[in-house]
Amino acid sequence: MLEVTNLRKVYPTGDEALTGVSTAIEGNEIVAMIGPSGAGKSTFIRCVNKLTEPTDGEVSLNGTELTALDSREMKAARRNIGMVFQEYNLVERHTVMENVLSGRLGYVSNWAALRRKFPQEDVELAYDILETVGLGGMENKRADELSGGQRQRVGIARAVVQEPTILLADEPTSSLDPETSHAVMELLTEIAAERNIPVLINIHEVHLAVEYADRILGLHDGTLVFDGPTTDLDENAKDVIYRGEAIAGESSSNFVDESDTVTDDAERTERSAITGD
Ligand SMILES: Nc1ncnc2c1ncn2[C@@H]1O[C@H](COP(=O)(O)OP(=O)(O)OP(=O)(O)O)[C@@H](O)[C@H]1O
Repeated sequence: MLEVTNLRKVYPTGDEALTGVSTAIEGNEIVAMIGPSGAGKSTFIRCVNKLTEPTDGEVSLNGTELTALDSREMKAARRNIGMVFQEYNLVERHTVMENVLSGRLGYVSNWAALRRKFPQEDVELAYDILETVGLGGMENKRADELSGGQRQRVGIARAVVQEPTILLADEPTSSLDPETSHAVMELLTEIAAERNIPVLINIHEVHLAVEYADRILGLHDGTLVFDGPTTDLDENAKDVIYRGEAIAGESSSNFVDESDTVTDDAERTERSAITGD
């Protein structure tokens, strides 16, 4: 289970990208994080796996507090977090197999990693996963010979070969055409069910979120304003997420009360006084 408590991020520029977000993700649910451009969706995912250092708050994965780990411990913990990126992040001149096996780098010794030597069972696992993502037989193709959809499948295979306990996908369909976007969302859904892991997907196409997600997290200006089942994402909820205001008089139990999640300034000042930060 991923547990996020009062996650806050202020960039050195002074931009407060997350104001204190709390949520939990577990089981094999597909959770879509939606919100307008600049709402903090990417920052949230990057703070969860500490590609970006959070300013405040806690992130725990299966009981391990990631926010308390040093960089060496975090490197080991990252094996549990599969990442799928918008721009795939493949090594273009490497083969499909080399790209997928790079997902196992965290499991082999530095010596083996340097020489890209992987145990036979890792290679077999990679073959199996390539079949699952529909790329069986393409292991020797170079990444730069693939279509966008195929590249994203390699990106997903690389994340899955890690045998993660959660998948995080940051705008995985943004660079893809509509048909391929559906195929990628279907694939992520199948992986969650087959491997029994949750998947958190940042996505700006609301119709894809509605079609594939079990649950929606709605961010507005760095604040989590909606957390509920996809079936509850009505026009009013969309207004709150995208415009920051509800239709007059309307409310919902899924609207998140800011006072529950945001550490207020007084409390923060008090804590700083105690910790000396
Ligand atoms: N490296 C950075 N340095 C300073 N400010 C940043 C940085 N990255 C993001 N921001 C700011 O933080 C806020 C949230 O950005 P973020 O990229 O997380 O939003 P987003 O919801 O993912 O947007 P989009 O849908 O456009 O990708 C924005 O105001 C953005 O300008």
